[in-house]
Amino acid sequence: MQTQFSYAQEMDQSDVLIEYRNEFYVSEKKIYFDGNSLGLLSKRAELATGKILEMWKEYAIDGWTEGEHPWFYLSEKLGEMSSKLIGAKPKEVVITGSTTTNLHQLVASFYKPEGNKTKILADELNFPSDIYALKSQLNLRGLDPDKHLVQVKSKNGDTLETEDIIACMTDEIALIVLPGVLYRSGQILDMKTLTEEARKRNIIIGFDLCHSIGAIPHQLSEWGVDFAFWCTYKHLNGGPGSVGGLYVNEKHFGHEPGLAGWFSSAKDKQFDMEHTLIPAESAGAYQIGTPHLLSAAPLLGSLEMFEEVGIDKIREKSLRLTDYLMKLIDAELVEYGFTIANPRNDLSRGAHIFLKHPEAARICKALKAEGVVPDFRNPNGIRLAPVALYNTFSEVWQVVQILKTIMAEGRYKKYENKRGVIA
Ligand SMILES: Cc1ncc(COP(=O)(O)O)c(C=O)c1O
Ligand SMILES: Nc1ccccc1C(=O)C[C@H](N)C(=O)O
Repeated sequence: MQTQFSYAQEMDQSDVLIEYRNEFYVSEKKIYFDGNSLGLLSKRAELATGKILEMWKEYAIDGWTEGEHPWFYLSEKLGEMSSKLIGAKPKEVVITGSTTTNLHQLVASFYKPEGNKTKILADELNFPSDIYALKSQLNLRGLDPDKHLVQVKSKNGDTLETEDIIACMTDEIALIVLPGVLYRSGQILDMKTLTEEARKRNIIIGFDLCHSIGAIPHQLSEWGVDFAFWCTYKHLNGGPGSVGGLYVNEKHFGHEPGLAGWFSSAKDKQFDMEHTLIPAESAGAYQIGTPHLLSAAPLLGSLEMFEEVGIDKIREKSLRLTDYLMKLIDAELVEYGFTIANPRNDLSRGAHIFLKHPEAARICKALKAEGVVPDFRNPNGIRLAPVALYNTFSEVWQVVQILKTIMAEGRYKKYENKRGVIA
């Protein structure tokens, strides 16, 4: 194992994405390893936001149909720009809503309990918001979540086994909602196999791609995934609260969404103002009301970079970054009681490393004080996300050295081992 700094520097010199670091507002005083929670601002995103504001200034109401990026079509355009990231057809994707509201929309649309087939299958490791949404959807239908929500159990508390998920796909399951990449351990679920198995059993399946879009490649159309939803403020760098996204397989086009609104309309019919909805023949039908243009604007700039680079190059560098990070942790930090709790192999490792340690909360505080931005996940997890578009191998090396010093000198001990408000 090469533990010298010069090795990291060599890797940076041969990094084909190094130029993209300059596209972002990277603070030279900090090492930002939290792009899987909130991605950094890019100059192109800033510029694109300015352009949308300029359009408002110049065109006012006519901005809906005039100018460089007519607002009436922007959600669809951004959907098209995102489609390659998930292996979908342009019409199968739209930028709208948020992760949680899109999940509500998709469950309202695709959950059709009938006879014995009434249950929703999820897992016990998913982000809480998804579980809250699923429970509330069951409550709205007068079904008891304790009976109708099945959550696949994890054997080790960090990852899920494909066979365990398949074993839960019984005749009683009507709908499956799972993450593409788990938010804590960063495990990639085998979306292809799970979709095949769900389809054999005639179960609708959808994935939460919050931690996978912009981080790993997907082939949703080819796999036959029914629907997916995600946020755009993590790996896609759309900014705090940027508009989310959803995918619906084209075989489901032409139906009314569960939660309809006038933006669900076919574009040419929308302004007929009829009281009978004619839904768009695209994922656009799952929109509800007027798009949040100012929160979608940064994506025009940031998605352009993803189109330019392509997800394969991003994934390739990301795997090298996380591999290097794990090797340095193995070499330098064994004696300090860390456990690497993410999957190690390339097929099931997402874009962040998940370290477990009983003192994780205060180790994160010490890291922040030393200029490293990780995130803490209750009760004992440290997530470290070196992002392919703007982080370097030198930063990975530095983070491990800083962590080593914090542990060797016990610097974390001056903090309380308790999470902050936003951990
Ligand atoms: C996997 C996952 N699902 C859902 C959410 C909630 O997303 P939002 O608050 O944008 O609805 C997040 C993060 O916030 C997440 O990581
Ligand atoms: N939306 C947020 C608002 C505030 C603080 C964090 C978030 C996150 O997105 C957390 C992220 N979903 C996670 O995987 O932990």
